[in-house]
Order: sequence, then structure tokens, then C-alpha cells
Amino acid sequence: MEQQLPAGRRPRLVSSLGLGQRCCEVTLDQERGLLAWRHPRRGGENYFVPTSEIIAVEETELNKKQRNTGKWQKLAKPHAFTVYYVKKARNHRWWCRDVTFWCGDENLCNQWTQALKELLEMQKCRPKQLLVYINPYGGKRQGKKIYEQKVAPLFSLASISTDVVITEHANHAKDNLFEVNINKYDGVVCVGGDGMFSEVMHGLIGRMQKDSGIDQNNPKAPLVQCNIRIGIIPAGSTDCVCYSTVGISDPVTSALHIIVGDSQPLDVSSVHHNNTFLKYSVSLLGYGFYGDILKDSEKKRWMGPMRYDYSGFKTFLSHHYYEGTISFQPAKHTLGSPRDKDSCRTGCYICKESEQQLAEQQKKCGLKHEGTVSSKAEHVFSYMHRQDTVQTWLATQRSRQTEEDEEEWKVIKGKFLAINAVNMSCACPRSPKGLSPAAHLADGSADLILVRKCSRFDFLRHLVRNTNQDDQFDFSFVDVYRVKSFQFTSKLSEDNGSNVTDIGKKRFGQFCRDHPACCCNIADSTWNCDGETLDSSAIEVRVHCQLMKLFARGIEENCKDEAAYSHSSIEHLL
Ligand SMILES: Nc1ncnc2c1ncn2[C@@H]1O[C@H](COP(=O)(O)OP(=O)(O)OP(=O)(O)O)[C@@H](O)[C@H]1O
Ligand SMILES: CCCCCCCCCCCCC/C=C/[C@@H](O)[C@H](CO)NC(=O)CCCCC
Ligand SMILES: [Ca+2]
Repeated sequence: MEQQLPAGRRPRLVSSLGLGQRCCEVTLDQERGLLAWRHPRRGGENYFVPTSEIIAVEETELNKKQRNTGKWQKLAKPHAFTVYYVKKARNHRWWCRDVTFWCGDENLCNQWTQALKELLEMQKCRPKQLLVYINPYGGKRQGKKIYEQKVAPLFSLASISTDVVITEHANHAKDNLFEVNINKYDGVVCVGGDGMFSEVMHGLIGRMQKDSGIDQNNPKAPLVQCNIRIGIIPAGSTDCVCYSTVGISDPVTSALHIIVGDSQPLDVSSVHHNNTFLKYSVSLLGYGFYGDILKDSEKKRWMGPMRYDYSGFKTFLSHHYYEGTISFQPAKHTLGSPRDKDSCRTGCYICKESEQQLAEQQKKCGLKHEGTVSSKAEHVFSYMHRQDTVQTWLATQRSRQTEEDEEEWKVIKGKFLAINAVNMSCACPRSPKGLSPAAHLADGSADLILVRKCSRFDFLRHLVRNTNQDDQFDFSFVDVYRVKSFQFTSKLSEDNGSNVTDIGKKRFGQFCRDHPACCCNIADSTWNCDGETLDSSAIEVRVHCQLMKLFARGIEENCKDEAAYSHSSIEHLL
């Protein structure tokens, strides 16, 4: 049955269709994009599925067994269709569920499948062609199996074509991204951990800058946004980027976020040393504690994810502190603060505000900010065709950068157990609310956490609070600042002059001879940059607001009245 509506509006379909052995009323509100039905059993539970969360619709052949039971027997030839959709479960987990409706009228069945398929066609942000990189050695070495068993069947159900590359060595994915015809794809997927994600991100951002003629070695260079989205199928040891942007580290959930075409912008920090580009970072840039853990754990890769527990314990016992100077520019453009009680969630207004500021800067020089993504060629290198506009944008950004450089710098000298700069909360299974629970994914700032020298016991109290609900910043020896750029020089490199290229060669085991028991370390620590070590301790860091995008939507607020919602009447909601 089709309802009459004013011209131009898409009709609402309401039919009585078979579900299992009973009938139920099924409604498709094509204007609002909502499919609803009441389950004839299960206590009459109502189901509401936004068409944006439908994965696929298929005509279904009912099997013999189904046909020979209940109402089927009365129908000469029942017609059926199956809807595959996202079912949201606890803790941000998504499942793929399906429901099969049937009826005796072939035309009615076709009308339903047609209408649903048309609505799916209208979801322009969904990817059709993906480039997939699998690290077979990440995490527990399950990447290939996870992809083949859990992800590939979903992509094929959603009619997504893929080109799959199983990496053969570190940097395979990154190097490949500089050569591949990227315009062919609607997105790049990495199966692995944070290190694998980092590789793909470096490949894409690097390619983008190279193609736009931007010198990454210049720390002040305004970088060109990369609009091709990256999807992360978690199969690593920490999976911090996935967990912090989706709310769970689960391959099926991430595959479904890719299929529905979610888009989450991300801040990216560039890290330089002496006018040389070192790396980009999206999660943790950690010196001292997290740098030392990483350095020690690299030798124990064979242990898998356990290596971090082993090295974490060892590093905690060593209790090394490092002297140095940190200078930073507070982030004044953003509305939030690191001590806020509210966290960054889907549709976050603080990140939206930063997005608007960015869009205004781009508008001023005629460079449209792409809010949504559409066809491949357009969203990948859309502005390559408008080089003059890019040049205007770069010139404007350069003069903005010069003004910004003259803004206030705060300088802190001290002895630190840990210096952590995080662009996002850094939530992960080990630390469910993260190292900085109020950090934002896309506000153009990072939270700089300084943990000064303190007793082992006090440091342990701080660490434990990173793993529970208590405030990890509520200690006299912990300071946290929201920054847009910072620089760090260790005392050792200061003592040796500002050119610190050889400093990295000095390693652990060199302790202060005057105070053998004080744990004061005259060697430098190492920077942990999203799980990779950096060669220099003296670094210059700048946050680039929303430089790239993920197939994600940020962490969704938990829908507390989910139960009430599912039992309210369909009529009331439609
Ligand atoms: N075929 C390969 N052989 C060896 N190393 C690889 C290969 N493919 C990718 N790598 C490298 O392995 C490193 C670690 O991989 P990945 O991030 O997937 O796992 P992980 O380190 O266990 O997890 P996490 O980064 O979440 O802690 C990456 O930095 C990547 O460069
Ligand atoms: C005495 C025991 C100490 C207990 C400490 C508990 C606190 C856990 C906080 C975990 C924060 C992880 C931040 C994310 C960092 C990732 O970019 C990086 C790459 O995957 N992972 C690590 O460096 C791996 C870091 C692993 C740290 C254990
Ligand atoms: Ca941020």
C-alpha cells in the first residue's frame, strides 16, 4: 500500500508483510529514510532502522523447509526480500543483522526491494571501491584471518569492490600509496594496529603534499587536507586510533562504519627536527615513560601485545626522569579545556566550531571546504585542478602562520617522568577513557600532559588513574595544557648546543655519577610517536586541524532510553 503525498515528495510505503510465520506491519518512510516494523513475536518489539544504516537489500529465494511450514503452504509461490542492517549493541559494538519479509504478491515485493535499493543508491558517501592493506604480522598475527572471515564477506554483501595488498615488509603500504592510481578509490583500509594506520596515513598525507608541491621538511608549511578516508580494521596490539574514534576495537563494527560511509575528521601533528620532517602523529607523542616502554618493547615483538605489559612494568621500576625545556603555544581558538567533564562525542560542537573556523579561512581564498564526500576524483585531489586557488590558500596560511608564531609562547623547564602530547583521548582497552579524556578528535589542538619528577608511589597513583574513572590530572606533579604547537629540547641537547643530530646516539645506562641512586638519567629518552620511535629528542610539533578523515563518526553517546524507544508504538514515531 502506498500513501498519497503532495507532488515531489517520496511516498511512504506501508504493507502487511510476512515475517517468519506471522504477519507484521512494515513501514518505509522514504522522506525521513526510516524503515520500521513490529516483530510479531519477541513481545511485539519495534524495530527502527534508518536507511543510512541499511547494509544491503536482496531478493530472497525461500528454501523448501521454510516453504513447507506455517503460512507458506497456502501460497503458490511466496516472494521475499532480505534487509541487512546495522544493529547497535552495548559498548558501541555494531552487528550486521538481517530480516526477511515475504508476501504473495510479486509486484508488492518488487516495489519494496526497488524502493529500498533506490534509497541505498542515494547514500552518496558510501564507498564503492576500496584499497585494502593487511599487515599479516600485527598484534596477534590474525590480520589476514580477521579480514577474510569477518570483513571481506561484509564488503561483498555491500557490493564494495576491493584491491587487497598483503604487506611483505614495513613501509610497503606507505611506499605503495605514492605509486598507486589513488583516484580509483573511495578510501583506503588498513588491517593492523596503530603502526599500520600510521603507515597508511603517512602514505596518503605525503602523497597529497607531494602532488601539491608542498615541502614537508618545512615545519611552517601549511599542509593540504587529505580528503580520501582511511578505514581501520583493528588487528594490532593497542588499536588506540580505532578505539578512540569508534569506541570499541572490533573488526565487524569498523567494517560497518566503512560500509555506511561515515566520516570523521582528525587532527594531525607534524613533527620536525632541525627543519627536517620526522613524522606525523594522531594519537600519542610520548617522551620519558611511554618512549622508554616502546624502546624496550620493540626488542620483544615476538611476545605480541604482552610486550607492552612486560616493558611497562620494567620501565615503571626503572623510574627514570629526564630534564628538558618545553615551550608551547596555548590553543586559544578552541572552546574546550583539558579538565572539562564532557568528552568529544559524535557531532561534537567544539570540533564543529573548529571546522567552521577552518571553512572560513578556506572560503576567504575561494577554496571550498568539502563538508561531504562524493565521487572519487573530486574528493581525492579535487583542488589539483584549481592550483591557483591552492596557491592563494597557501599564501594566506603562510601569513597566518607568521602571525601565529608571534603569539605567546609559554616556557617550562623541569625534570619530567613523562611528557605526553595527545591529539585525541588515546582511549584503548588498557585505558578506556584515555590519557586525556576530554581531548578532541578534530578541534585543532593537542593536550600536553607534563608529569614531573615524583615518587614511584605517586607516579603509580597517576598511572592507575589512567586506567580507571578517577582524575589523572588531580596531582600537584601533573600539569595539562591545551596547545596548538610545542617544542622540546632535552637538557643534554641544550648542553651540547642546539644542533642535536648526534644526541640520539647516546643511549640508556648512563646515569648521573654524582648521585648513583637518584635515577637521574643523563641520557635522553626516546619519543614514542604513535608507537614508532623517533631518532631525535629535540622536536618541533604543530597541530594541523582536521588534516585527514577516517571512516568513523566519533564515539556515540549511549542511548539510555533504547528499551523505551523500542517498545513505543510505530504510529507515534512515524
Ligand atoms: N609484512 C610486514 N612485515 C613486517 N612489518 C610490517 C609488515 N607490514 C607492516 N609492518 C610494520 O609493522 C608495524 C606494526 O604493525 P601494527 O601496527 O599493525 O601492529 P602492532 O604494532 O602489533 O600494533 P599497535 O601499533 O596497535 O601497537 C607497523 O609499523 C608496520 O610498518
Ligand atoms: C606499571 C604499569 C603501568 C600501567 C600503565 C597503564 C596506562 C595505559 C595507557 C595506555 C595509553 C596508550 C596510548 C596509545 C599509544 C599508541 O599510540 C601506541 C601505538 O599503538 N601504543 C603504545 O605506545 C603502547 C603503550 C602501552 C603502555 C602500557
Ligand atoms: Ca585534537
